[in-house]
Amino acid sequence: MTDHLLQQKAQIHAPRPPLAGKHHGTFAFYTIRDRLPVILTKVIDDVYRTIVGIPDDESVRIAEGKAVIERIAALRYAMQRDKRIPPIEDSMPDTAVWNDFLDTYWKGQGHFQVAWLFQECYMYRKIREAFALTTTWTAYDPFLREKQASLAKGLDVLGALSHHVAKLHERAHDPSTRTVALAELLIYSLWGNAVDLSLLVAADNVEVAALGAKLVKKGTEGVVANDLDVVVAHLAGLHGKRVDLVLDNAGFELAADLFLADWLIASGIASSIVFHVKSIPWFVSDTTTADFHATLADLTPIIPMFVARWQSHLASGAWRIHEDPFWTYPHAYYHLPSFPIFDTLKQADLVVFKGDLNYRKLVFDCSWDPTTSFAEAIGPLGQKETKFPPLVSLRTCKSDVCVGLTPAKVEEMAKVKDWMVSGHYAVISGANFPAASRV
Ligand SMILES: O=P(O)(O)OC[C@H]1O[C@](O)(CO)[C@@H](O)[C@@H]1O
Repeated sequence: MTDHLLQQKAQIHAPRPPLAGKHHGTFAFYTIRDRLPVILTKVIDDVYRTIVGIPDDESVRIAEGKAVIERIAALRYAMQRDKRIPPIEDSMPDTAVWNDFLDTYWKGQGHFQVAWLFQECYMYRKIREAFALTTTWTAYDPFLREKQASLAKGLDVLGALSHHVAKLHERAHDPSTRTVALAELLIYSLWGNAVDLSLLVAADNVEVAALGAKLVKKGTEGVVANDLDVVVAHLAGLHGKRVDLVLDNAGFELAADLFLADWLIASGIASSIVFHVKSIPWFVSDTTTADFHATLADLTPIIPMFVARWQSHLASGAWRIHEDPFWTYPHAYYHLPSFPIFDTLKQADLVVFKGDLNYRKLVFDCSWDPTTSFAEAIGPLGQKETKFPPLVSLRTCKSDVCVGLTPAKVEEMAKVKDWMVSGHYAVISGANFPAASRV
């Protein structure tokens, strides 16, 4: 048994009751009952569409495609009926880790009984299993069509945004606009997670700094816990450092992240950016290495100058794409210090976690009192002795867990229906920043 499997044996449990489908009426319940089956149905439809295009003489591929459909349909059936969750049956490099986790924490329990975080990750891993058990579909991505379609819808907005970002580049070394540019680019990266930057795109031609300030003001309106100033103050004081981005969605969100990463290099704040991607298709639109390159290719006709520079960052090594199996394990980030990825992340001067799923894993996806501080909710990663670098979560709220709110904000948000899951609200939550960055 490998070291981290042994370490896993020292069980780590959520510090509060985990969100789970067994709690009727919650977003977890509704997701497992209604939303996840729809995702499985779409996978079936996608595979079916592909099978229809396969020539008759490729009988093995056709037969294996049909077997994939049967396995996904069986998963949907088991999930909707709250059947006991069985082990993963393939022999991928992570199979033992998955089955050990299942055995340790959730053995013999049904989809609605286990923690929602585990259940939802398991569903995506089980989709992978259906392809891994074939000989001809092992590299197939059933979400590729959807990812391509989603970026296509956002190209106009990204094109418009790029004009403004180009102006920020002209002044990348100007100390008087540094902080506002940083704030703006962080805001784009944040709202890219909601796949909607259109509200922020400037139609007018105001002076660049004034426009930036206006966009930041607008972009922070729905931010219910806001450490933007601390993050900006920290970043603005860095030179030639390393920033790691734990990516979320490919396409539109990734493009917004790349605007940020590019400017960090242009300004001299960072000399190195590491992008952490998934090694298998995950939560529909999460970025894999192939998606990263496909996004650049799709953006080339719209923003050719940007993409050329991004390619040169990749060629020079200033930007690196890093795959690690941990990101598609079932573990919350309380477990992160037991895995090799911990040592990689510790070399960063700032780690940016993008999106809702990363947030859920950071705070262990459990029933926190919303006034709990983010540093407390992230457990070991927020504790001094762990020596984890400063980190920030840029997340639009799409699941019903949220911390770091003031009592007044809790009261205000209580009047807003579904604010936790609508994607219209967000958090910029940081931890581990040196006292000098506190503003
Ligand atoms: O792409 P993101 O921001 O991680 O969102 C994924 C989230 O979306 C959901 O499916 C809810 O809409 C959650 O289950 C999951 O945490």
